[in-house]
Amino acid sequence: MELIIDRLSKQYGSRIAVDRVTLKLQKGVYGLLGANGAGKTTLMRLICGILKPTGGSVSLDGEDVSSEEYRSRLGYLPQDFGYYPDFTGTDFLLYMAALKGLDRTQAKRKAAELLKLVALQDAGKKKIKTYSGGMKQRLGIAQALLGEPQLLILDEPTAGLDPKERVRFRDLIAQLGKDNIVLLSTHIVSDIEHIADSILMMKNGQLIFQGTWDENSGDLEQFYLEQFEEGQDHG
Ligand SMILES: Nc1ncnc2c1ncn2[C@@H]1O[C@H](COP(=O)(O)OP(=O)(O)OP(=O)(O)O)[C@@H](O)[C@H]1O
Repeated sequence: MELIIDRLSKQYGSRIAVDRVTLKLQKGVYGLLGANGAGKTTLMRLICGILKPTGGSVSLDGEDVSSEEYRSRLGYLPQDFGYYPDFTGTDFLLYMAALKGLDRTQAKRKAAELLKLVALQDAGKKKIKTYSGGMKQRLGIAQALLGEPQLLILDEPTAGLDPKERVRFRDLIAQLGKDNIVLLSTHIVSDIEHIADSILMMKNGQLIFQGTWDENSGDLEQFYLEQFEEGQDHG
């Protein structure tokens, strides 16, 4: 399985949000780091086919991002997830499953399974408006997993998770990364340095580092800070 991103660009007026990003991703967990405004969300939206690029292309095993096949293999957790406060967690997952085209019986089984996976089985019948931030985030992760996506795009998935939830999340991502491509963004180094097999770093729309990071590579936080020392990104 291979996701190929080729000279992908997105321009808003005179601002280049994503600037000729070229990447090849195989199975594994990729941590996308960058300051606010670096272009992480724009890049992820391009990979999800929500935004049309100004230039370049995205394909998964030769299927273009605009194809039905590509969409059916994709799971996405957006940064600002629009929840339905009066829905219960279960209803929400059933609704999202219907949008993804799962049949009702399949959806019911899958919803229960996913609620358990993100430790929300006891909250499935409660309305989302009663959920904590971390619970909402876990529900967001569950909906991204509907339909068993092989390409999982998670925009700041650890936002709002408490330390215990982070550990659980880390285990879940490690598990998913064994058979799938998982790309997750954050601006916090500690969120990903122990989860990601590979680090991607963005600055001003460009990819400024890609590769593995281990104990021998030095301090990732230090390296990250150095990259942003000569002037911040404009938000
Ligand atoms: N719809 C838009 N119209 C104009 N400019 C935009 C639009 N969306 C993003 N931008 C600009 O593109 C750049 C990249 O934004 P993007 O949201 O991708 O960054 P980010 O790394 O995800 O930051 P954050 O962590 O704050 O979400 C920013 O300068 C932003 O102002």
